[in-house]
Amino acid sequence: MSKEPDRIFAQPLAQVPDFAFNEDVVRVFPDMIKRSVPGYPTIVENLGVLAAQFAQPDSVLYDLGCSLGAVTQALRRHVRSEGCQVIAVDNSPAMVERCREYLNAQNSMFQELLAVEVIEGDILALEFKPASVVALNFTLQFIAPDQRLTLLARIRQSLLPGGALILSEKLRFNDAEEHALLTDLHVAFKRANGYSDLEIAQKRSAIENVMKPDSLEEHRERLLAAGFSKVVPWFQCLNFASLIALP
Ligand SMILES: Nc1ncnc2c1ncn2[C@@H]1O[C@H](C[S@+](CC[C@H]([NH3+])C(=O)[O-])CC(=O)[O-])[C@@H](O)[C@H]1O
Ligand SMILES: O=C(O)C(=O)Cc1ccccc1
Repeated sequence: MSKEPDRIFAQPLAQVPDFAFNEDVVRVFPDMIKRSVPGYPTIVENLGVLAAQFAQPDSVLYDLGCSLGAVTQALRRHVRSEGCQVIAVDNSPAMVERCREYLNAQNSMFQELLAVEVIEGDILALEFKPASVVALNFTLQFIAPDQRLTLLARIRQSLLPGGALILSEKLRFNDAEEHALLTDLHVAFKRANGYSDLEIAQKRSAIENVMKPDSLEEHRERLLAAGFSKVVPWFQCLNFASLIALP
């Protein structure tokens, strides 16, 4: 993994452009996500452990919005069911190119890894195969809000009995005091990880038009509307959470 530190927003910018998953972001992404998302390493590692409980033989495991394939790597390390295949999808060409390199490196380091296919494409246009595990690890928040229910309903339709969707997201809170407290604590987390106030402010304005978090209540209601029968939060660190949704 690239060890390059994230300095993307370190210098004052006359105008902060909308955040994009381009080559510059790809180069620093492992550092950026670890220093920006509280609990990220714990979520990724345990997502593999959880997935192993839901994986069904001869089925597909999807990693939607795979970025550099951190979740795919965890799935390949933990899932032991026969005949499973991971399909990792991302619409950023720069992410997909680097993701393929990292997965090739994983192939040469471990034996008996699950087969993997990396697709460069839009998850909204994907023809889903019967799946036992679908991971949306911090991806749904980048999908246009009016497309989210349709996507979740299509995922629900593709899920096999005994399978699960694992959905991780940044959260918004309906209670203003709770929202302000957890937002402040997230800023403190970023500061403790070496980001300056300027970096924090410029990143905030870069993501505000492209990343639209929902509340836990909105997630639960939409998942039920999409046909899921049960929604179980399994992790929360500050304003970042991960849910298990059962078909
Ligand atoms: N419509 C779309 N179709 C496909 N990919 C998309 C789409 N929209 C956004 N993406 C992709 O979703 C990813 C979101 S990052 C996921 C982290 C990863 N899951 C991880 O566990 O490391 C989250 C973050 O950076 O906060 C990016 O790679 C986008 O290109
Ligand atoms: O940095 C933030 O404030 C976030 O909310 C998380 C994030 C992480 C990586 C890319 C975009 C957003």
